[in-house]
Amino acid sequence: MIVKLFDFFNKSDAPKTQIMLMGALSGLANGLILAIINVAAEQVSHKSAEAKFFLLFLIAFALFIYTQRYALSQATIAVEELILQIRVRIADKIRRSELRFLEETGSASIYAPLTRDSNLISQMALVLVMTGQSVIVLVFSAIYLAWLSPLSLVITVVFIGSTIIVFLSHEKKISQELQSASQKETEFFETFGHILEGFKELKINSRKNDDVFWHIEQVSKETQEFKVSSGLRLVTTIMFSQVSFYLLLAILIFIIPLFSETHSDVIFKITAAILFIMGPISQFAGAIPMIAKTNVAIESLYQLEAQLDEVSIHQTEQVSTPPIERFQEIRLDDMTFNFSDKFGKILFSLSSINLTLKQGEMLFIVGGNGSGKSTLLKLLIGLYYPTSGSLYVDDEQIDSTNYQSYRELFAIIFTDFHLFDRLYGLGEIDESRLKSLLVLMELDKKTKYIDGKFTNLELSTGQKKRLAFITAVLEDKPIYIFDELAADQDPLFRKRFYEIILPDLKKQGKTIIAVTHDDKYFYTADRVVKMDSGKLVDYYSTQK
Ligand SMILES: Nc1ncnc2c1ncn2[C@@H]1O[C@H](COP(=O)(O)OP(=O)(O)OP(=O)(O)O)[C@@H](O)[C@H]1O
Repeated sequence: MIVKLFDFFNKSDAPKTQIMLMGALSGLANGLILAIINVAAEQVSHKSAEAKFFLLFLIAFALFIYTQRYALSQATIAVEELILQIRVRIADKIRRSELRFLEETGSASIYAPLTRDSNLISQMALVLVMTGQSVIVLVFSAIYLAWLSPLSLVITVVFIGSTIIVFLSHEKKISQELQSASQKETEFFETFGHILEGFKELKINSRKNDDVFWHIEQVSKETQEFKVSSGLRLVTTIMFSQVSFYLLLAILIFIIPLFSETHSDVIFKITAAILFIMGPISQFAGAIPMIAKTNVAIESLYQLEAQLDEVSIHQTEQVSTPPIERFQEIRLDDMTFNFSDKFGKILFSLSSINLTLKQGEMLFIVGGNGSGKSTLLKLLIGLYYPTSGSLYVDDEQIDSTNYQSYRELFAIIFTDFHLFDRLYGLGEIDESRLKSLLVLMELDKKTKYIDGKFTNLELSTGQKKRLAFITAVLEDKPIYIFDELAADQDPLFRKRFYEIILPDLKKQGKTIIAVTHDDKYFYTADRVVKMDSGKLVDYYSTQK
């Protein structure tokens, strides 16, 4: 398990050899202090302590402090650098991954490794250096013991070896339980999200509130059970190591002298040596829970990264082709798309989608709830890949080599859109245009754009949608898609939206697709199509 920590650390660009060397040197200095004290103590007992031992002690001590400080601080910097790299790498892989992957994984499973687990790993610098140091002290002490009394060394090795065996025999179970605890904790985060995101609903319904709370309590208890169980196993291994250590001392001091005459001569030195290594050993034993938890944390970060890599293997998209800026026609040719569960069972299908979108036209999409309108939009703009069928821009087929270039054609406001606090990706902002758009959308009294940021995003749902609309307009894309944008707007604005704003965009040469239920304004569209249980049909033919 410690191997995994070193393996993780090994990926750092830090001066690893120096850190290891300094760590080893600090262990060595620690050992030297042992030797000096032992020899000096002997001299004191013969009333002949020399100043040179004090000087040697000071030198070893100074070496210890310097090397220890170097190793610890550099290891801390290296570990934080590794965490930074992995966080940035994962964020980068997430932004390049697929929407389906994120929908299936869920945000809690992404947040947990990035926050909880990377915070745990942060503490590993200390563990690494201390472990390395303990090993050196142990090796040094072993050599010293062998020189003092080979028999004592053999007994010490047997005891330390048996402690390691006991630990290893528990290790697999401890790791499994810590992993289960970590998964349960992720479930806890998900459930806890219900309290925060569903606060309003829970506040007015105490039965619902109690029920959610009961669920959270259950998940917390299950998490606690795994944690307690792994914790108790760790306590057992720690206690075993402590007991075996004192047993070792007792054997060396009380039993061995009975069988070995020469042994009593060196018993004092052996005892001092054993007591000296007690520090590193108990430090190491104390670090075991940390090591075990850090290990699971590294594992879960790697797992998330592996999942993201798996997605990117299947997604052979090349993002280097320039954005498509113009088109005459976009054609969806016999496209299908399936939502499947984890067992591959199809939950919902869009089938035989044939749609030709002409440049400059205004297309309305209607259809009942769950009929597949939003799914169609995601398929159309390339957020979902078709299960079968083809997509063409004019005569060019869109495939993995130009999917990203294709997506750049669109500006879209989904029903569950995200409002960014800044106008990301727009570079230099035309402030007077932004101001006039804020006035047009009646938002100029609510928010301003100052120092590259909107001053206020605490807006009503309808106002947020209008702000999202402003952002979309500023993005100046050839195709605008609005998924039920007018749904939360007042009648006056709704009328303005269909009769003035959309026709204005059309006049500017923009192509518009709007998902809507406002049949009163269908006359403003060039064409109305309907989604019906995953199939696309002509709206007016269904009305006859
Ligand atoms: N991420 C998803 N995973 C699995 N099934 C999904 C997912 N998103 C949507 N669905 C299913 O696909 C079907 C179509 O959903 P979609 O959101 O496209 O409908 P819609 O026509 O936009 O509905 P509404 O008018 O209610 O917004 C629904 O039956 C829904 O349950």
